[in-house]
Amino acid sequence: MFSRTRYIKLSLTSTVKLSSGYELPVVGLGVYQNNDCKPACLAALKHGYRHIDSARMYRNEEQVGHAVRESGIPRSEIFITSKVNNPEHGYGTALAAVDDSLKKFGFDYIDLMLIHSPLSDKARRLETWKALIEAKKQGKVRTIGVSNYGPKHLEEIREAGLETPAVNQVELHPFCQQKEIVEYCNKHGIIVEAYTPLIRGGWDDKIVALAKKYNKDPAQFLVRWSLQRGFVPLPKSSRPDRVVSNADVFDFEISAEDMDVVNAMDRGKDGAVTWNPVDAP
Ligand SMILES: NC(=O)C1=CN([C@@H]2O[C@H](COP(=O)(O)OP(=O)(O)OC[C@H]3O[C@@H](n4cnc5c(N)ncnc54)[C@H](OP(=O)(O)O)[C@@H]3O)[C@@H](O)[C@H]2O)C=CC1
Ligand SMILES: O=C(O)C(=O)[C@@H](O)[C@H](O)C(=O)CO
Repeated sequence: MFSRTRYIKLSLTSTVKLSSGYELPVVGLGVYQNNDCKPACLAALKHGYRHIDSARMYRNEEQVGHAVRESGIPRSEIFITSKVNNPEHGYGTALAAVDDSLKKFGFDYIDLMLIHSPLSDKARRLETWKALIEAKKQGKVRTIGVSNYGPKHLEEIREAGLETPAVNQVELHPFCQQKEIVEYCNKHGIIVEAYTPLIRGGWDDKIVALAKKYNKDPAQFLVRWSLQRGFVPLPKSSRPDRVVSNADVFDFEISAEDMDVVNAMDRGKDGAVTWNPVDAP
């Protein structure tokens, strides 16, 4: 978690330290449902973002790779995530997925590779995790983690005596605060990335009013709330203007009282607006 004094000094290039030793920029650009994501990525990189959240499922790793090269920013200064797709669970298939992503990006390493979701079964999840451990050993991936993992799935890894994921990426916004998962991750040193931090635009009048109080729009207010909670938000927009405005969140601070108001908006699992498969068997 960021301390009050630390987070007020945050900027787009601020990072959190991962258990792998690498640094994760505190805001990432999401590129789901953006096949032609090069313009958004270029706008983001130009504006100061240094973190892009892609996935094999999104079918835009090539575009991300082109944007990174065209940006002129050294590869070493940009943090790129991908995710092993659900049908690719298994040792050989996951290793092949990493190789294929490297080829698609045109990179010689991926910063963070996640298991996209627990949607297979315990045995295949563990084989997939072992494959990511091997890919890391081979230097193809720098940091490994999971996504949509509930405490049960994280415990499977711990009980198998395997390396702890550095990151768990889950749906996380005021209406779906994933309390148990966040508690587990904080206890075990797992950084929590917040996907769908803008509720896919489904904010309510209370959030609009709170944002107005700070002369911010609801998207900016939501990104700021996520940061102040110590999460790493991944706002998505295909529009370069919104990519820029969504990151204009470092010149204000939500008061402790208003944080409490938003923290009380949790609707638990009913508040989810995506697949949120954290209870998968
Ligand atoms: N691991 C996983 O299972 C998942 C991961 N993710 C990751 O998290 C990222 C973000 O989540 P996502 O589900 O895309 O949803 P977000 O909460 O980021 O919302 C994106 C939606 O909000 C719109 N939007 C963006 N900015 C604004 C704004 N300023 N004002 C009004 N509307 C706005 C976008 O439209 P427009 O593009 O037209 O601006 C889009 O429709 C994904 O792109 C992906 O990288 C997401 C879901 C699941
Ligand atoms: O964006 C992702 O990574 C996803 O897996 C999802 O968006 C997911 O498929 C979904 O939310 C469907 O509504």
